[in-house]
Amino acid sequence: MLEAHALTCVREERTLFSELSLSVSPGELVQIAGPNGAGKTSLLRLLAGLSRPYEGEVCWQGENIEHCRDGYHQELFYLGHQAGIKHELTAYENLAFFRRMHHQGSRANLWEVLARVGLAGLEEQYAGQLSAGQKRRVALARLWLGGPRLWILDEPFTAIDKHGVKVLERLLIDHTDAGGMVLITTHQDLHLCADRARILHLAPSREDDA
Ligand SMILES: Nc1ncnc2c1ncn2[C@@H]1O[C@H](COP(=O)(O)OP(=O)(O)OP(=O)(O)O)[C@@H](O)[C@H]1O
Repeated sequence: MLEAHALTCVREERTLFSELSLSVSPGELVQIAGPNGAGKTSLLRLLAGLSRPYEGEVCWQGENIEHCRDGYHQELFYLGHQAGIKHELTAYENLAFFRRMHHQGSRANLWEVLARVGLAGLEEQYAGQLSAGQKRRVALARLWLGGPRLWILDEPFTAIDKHGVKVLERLLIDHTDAGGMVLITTHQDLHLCADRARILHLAPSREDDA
């Protein structure tokens, strides 16, 4: 279970949010919603342990993530705005690299995974020659490698076409059905069952001092 207790986030002397608490239990998906600049990415980065809160703490299985960073990061898949793929490698080589670095227990067939994300026929294309949506699909293919229980996904649907969105929504459902946890930001409406998805609305920040 992931829990955030009374988080305050300050950027350039501006309080983006304060006293924010949330929890994500196995089988749950929480969508962070709010207008541009409300602090969604900042919140996800705090929850992923990529930056530190001004106040408050983030706990994984009851322990502050500062004290269990390695174990926490083994259980976490974080997808940020940058696709994080290497342009000089092919789509297949990128996925093989991800597996070697982060998903060593995965026995997934990489050709099948690439086909699932709609990259059949493009496996040996250099990533630098792929379109924005195809590059995003290479990054998202990691979700099919298995392993981490907690997925923190920042705008995963960016540049993805309608069919790709449906495929990814199906995967989110399967992951939560299997007891996984998802935190996601997206400006799209998600077509998931209401009983598995919750929405947390972040209000626009105020121009006050911390
Ligand atoms: N490292 C930083 N230093 C200074 N200000 C920052 C930093 N990161 C974010 N901000 C500011 O914090 C505010 C919130 O940014 P954030 O990226 O969290 O918003 P968001 O809700 O994810 O927006 P969007 O929907 O546009 O992606 C913005 O005003 C941004 O300029």
